Amino acid sequence: MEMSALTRSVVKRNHAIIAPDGYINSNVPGWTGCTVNVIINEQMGARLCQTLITLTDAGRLVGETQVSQIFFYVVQGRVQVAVGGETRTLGAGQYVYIPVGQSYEFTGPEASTQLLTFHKVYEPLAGHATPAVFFGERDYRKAPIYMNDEALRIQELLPNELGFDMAVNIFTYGIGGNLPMVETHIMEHGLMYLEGQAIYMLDQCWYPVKKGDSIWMAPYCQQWATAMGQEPSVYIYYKNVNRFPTVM
Ligand SMILES: NC(=O)N[C@H](N)C(=O)O
Repeated sequence: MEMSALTRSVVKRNHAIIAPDGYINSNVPGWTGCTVNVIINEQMGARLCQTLITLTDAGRLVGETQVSQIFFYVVQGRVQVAVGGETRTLGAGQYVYIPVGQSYEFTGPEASTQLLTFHKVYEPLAGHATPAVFFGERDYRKAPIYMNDEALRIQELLPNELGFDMAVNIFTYGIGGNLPMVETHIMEHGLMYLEGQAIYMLDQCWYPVKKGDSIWMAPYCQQWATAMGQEPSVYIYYKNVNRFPTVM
């Protein structure tokens, strides 16, 4: 292992950059034969949890969702999942959304399979059914242009329906693409870069980021990004959606 006293990771009150160089394993009951890096969690002030699971070929994830729904995305490798009466093999770019109160089992992974997860406490909405298990895959053809800018494309991975209180999207910035404005909004984000490099501005701080890095943005954390280099920059991100803004 290369030794270093340097890191690109930062953890602030309303945002964080988590680079892989600082990962330390967490043991999660029921998830065996794997390392689990808890990248974003309520311990840092977030209302989502984001983890990266790296499986050995003996890896097995057995559990039942309780109050939190979980979205599993295969970053690399292949694994079998049994959930909701179905068994499927998921490869890179494929995913499954598991609603609350659902048992699941992931088995038979290729060595070094990586799964990214997003977890959120589900908020039911009167008159709308709790979502069912949902499978899908990354597909650039299903990524419409964002805000009339040909360089930006977003694929929504979950149905755009009020029953869902979280969205997971893949945002592709073509070479030279950048967010058209500084965004300032109530929605929170957790994200991981799947490809390329970028410069991200978070609350007036500027960060170089690249494939493998994760970012947490609290509500109202100001955000802007531009792709860098000679390849597109792509991230998968979580966003809370579709619920009434609360006042205590
Ligand atoms: N930082 C971001 O990628 N924000 C997105 N445009 C979003 O809020 O969906």
